[in-house]
Amino acid sequence: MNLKDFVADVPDFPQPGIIFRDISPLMADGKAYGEATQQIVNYAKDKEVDMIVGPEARGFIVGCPVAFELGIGFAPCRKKGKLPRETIEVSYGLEYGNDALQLHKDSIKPGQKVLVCDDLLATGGTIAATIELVEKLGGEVVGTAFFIELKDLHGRDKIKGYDIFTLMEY
Ligand SMILES: O=P(O)(O)OC[C@H]1O[C@H](OP(=O)(O)OP(=O)(O)O)[C@H](O)[C@@H]1O
Ligand SMILES: Nc1ncnc2[nH]cnc12
Repeated sequence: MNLKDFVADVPDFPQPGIIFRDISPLMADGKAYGEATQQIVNYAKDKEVDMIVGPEARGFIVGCPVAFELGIGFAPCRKKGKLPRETIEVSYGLEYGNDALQLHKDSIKPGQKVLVCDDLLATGGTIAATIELVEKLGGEVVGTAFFIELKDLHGRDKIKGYDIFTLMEY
C-alpha cells in the first residue's frame, strides 16, 4: 500500500505559500491508518519504550494507537492553558506562527524511556519543544516517529542526535 495516496495536499492552507499535508484521508481508511500505526509500533518494539508522548492535536492521532498497541501509556503534550493540573512549559516557533506547549509535571517519571509521536516533522519546532519538556521531567527520549517529513524545512537539524523514524518524505 502506498500511504502517500492517502495524504491530501491543500495549497495555501493555513496561509499563502504553505502546502498543508492533511492526514485526514489516511485516518479515514482503516487499513492505511492501521498500517501506518503498525510501522511505528514495529520501529518502537526493540526500544523498551515506557511511555508515548504526542503534541496536540495531531500527535494524539498518531501516538494514542501506538501506545495502545504497545500496551503502554500516553501523555498528552498540550497547547498552553489546556492541562488542568500542575504543568511545565516551553515556547516554540512553527512553520506558521508561535505557540507554547505544556506537560503535566507528573506525566513522566525520571528515567522513563519515551517515544515522541507526531503526524508531521516540518521546521522541527514542535518536536524540539516536546523533547525539551520530556527531558525537563527526567525522561529519556529514545526515539521520535512521524507519518510525514517535509525535508526542505530541515526539521531534523533541530533534533540532531535523536533517533528519527518517518514513513513518508516530501
Ligand atoms: O515541525 P513544526 O514546524 O513544528 O511543525 C509540525 C507541527 O505542526 C502541526 O501542528 P500544529 O501546531 O499546526 O497543531 P495541530 O496539530 O493542532 O493542527 C503538526 O501536527 C506538527 O505538530
Ligand atoms: N505543511 C504542513 N502541513 C501540515 N501540517 C503542518 N505543520 C507544519 N507545517 C505543516
